Amino acid sequence: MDIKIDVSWSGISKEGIEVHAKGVEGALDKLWSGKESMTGWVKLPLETGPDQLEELLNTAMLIQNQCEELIVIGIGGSYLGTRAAVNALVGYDEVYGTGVPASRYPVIKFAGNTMSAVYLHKLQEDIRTKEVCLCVISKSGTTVEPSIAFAVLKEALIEKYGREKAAKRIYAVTDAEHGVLRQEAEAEGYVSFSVPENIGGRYSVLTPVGLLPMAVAGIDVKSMLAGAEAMATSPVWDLDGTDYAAVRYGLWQSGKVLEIFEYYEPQLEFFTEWLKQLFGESEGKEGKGLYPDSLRFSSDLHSMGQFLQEGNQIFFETVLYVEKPSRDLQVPAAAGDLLAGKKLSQINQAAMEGVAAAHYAAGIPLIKIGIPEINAFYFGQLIYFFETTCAITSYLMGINPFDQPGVERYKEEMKKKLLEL
Ligand SMILES: O=P(O)(O)OC[C@H]1O[C@](O)(CO)[C@@H](O)[C@@H]1O
Repeated sequence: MDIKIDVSWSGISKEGIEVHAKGVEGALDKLWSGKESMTGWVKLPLETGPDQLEELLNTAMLIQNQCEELIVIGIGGSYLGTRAAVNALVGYDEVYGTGVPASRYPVIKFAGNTMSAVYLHKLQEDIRTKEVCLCVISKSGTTVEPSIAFAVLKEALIEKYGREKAAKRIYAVTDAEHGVLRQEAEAEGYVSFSVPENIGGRYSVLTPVGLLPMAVAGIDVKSMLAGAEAMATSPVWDLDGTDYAAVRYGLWQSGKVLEIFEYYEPQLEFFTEWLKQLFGESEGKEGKGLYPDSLRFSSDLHSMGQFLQEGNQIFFETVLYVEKPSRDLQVPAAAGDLLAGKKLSQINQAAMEGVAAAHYAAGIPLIKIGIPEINAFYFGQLIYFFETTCAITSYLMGINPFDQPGVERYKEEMKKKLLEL
């Protein structure tokens, strides 16, 4: 079974979708041609061999035996995929993919995505009081936020263990040849992995960038890659899969400027953060693109529900719903006649259908993406599905989905300010 895509409430007709069929086909051909730069992610799930995986899994096991906490240092594409997977998959099953009890896996914490001294102080304290390893991830090796966090936490690690032993607790994922992090990894003898040159940060989650820390957390990365491979080769691309890309493009052409990803399971919270970077950095260029945002239901229904129903309709909604949640619960009698005895999954489903019906009646375009279950396999499918969709829509918009020239602007200004300090 694959994830399901339902565009029947999108307001774009079959004919409206058909108009873009040639463009979509051309985009898919371009992606699979192997000739476009930065498209290494397209065949990645099919090309990741058992040897590569074995090395990664062995390292993950080494880290599991070394520490009770792994601090993953990175920002943007170098951390959001792992955070999304950890948030979605860790802690919801008795045992993970390997059948090993959950308590055996190190806790994963994240650093290098803010410049909060308060937070770094807490992590320094963790290093002083617990067995900790660091996994520093930066393709360029020069990004300011992770560079600061790495310097601070490495110092704490060296203070505790001494330089030589600290180096055995530091793992690096960076460019194969370039950058200061690669140089340092070689000089200090960190165990390290490479980010393939032809894969950019936001498309790198299924490389060691995501797979190494996920494997440490006990996530079944083989199953995740299998899910991505199943999606890469799925007939869904001949059926409804590409419809979503065409519909997004059609809605953008009709004047919509905002796509809101909505979810009813908090496990998907960081997945939508990952989606925001994927779509925002890929499409937001040349005055074009759909601004990606996310809402968590039910919470946000009670804060943003009014705007959605009756406010300025500059947006459309993409609902991510889970058919079979990891756990369920029967509502006790004390909740009253309307709710008592019903399962939370049923009530959540009723909320999802009720909200969709009310919004559809108000003329809001709505797309539904059904996820059979939240597990590593479907997580892999989702990653691959959205990466491909994003690339197709970007091509339809006439945008290169694989660069991010605009991000450099603020970095230059910030550098000027830093020189003044
Ligand atoms: O892995 P790096 O080079 O530290 O970059 C992290 C992130 O920063 C960006 O370059 C934007 O600043 C993203 O594209 C990337 O995912």
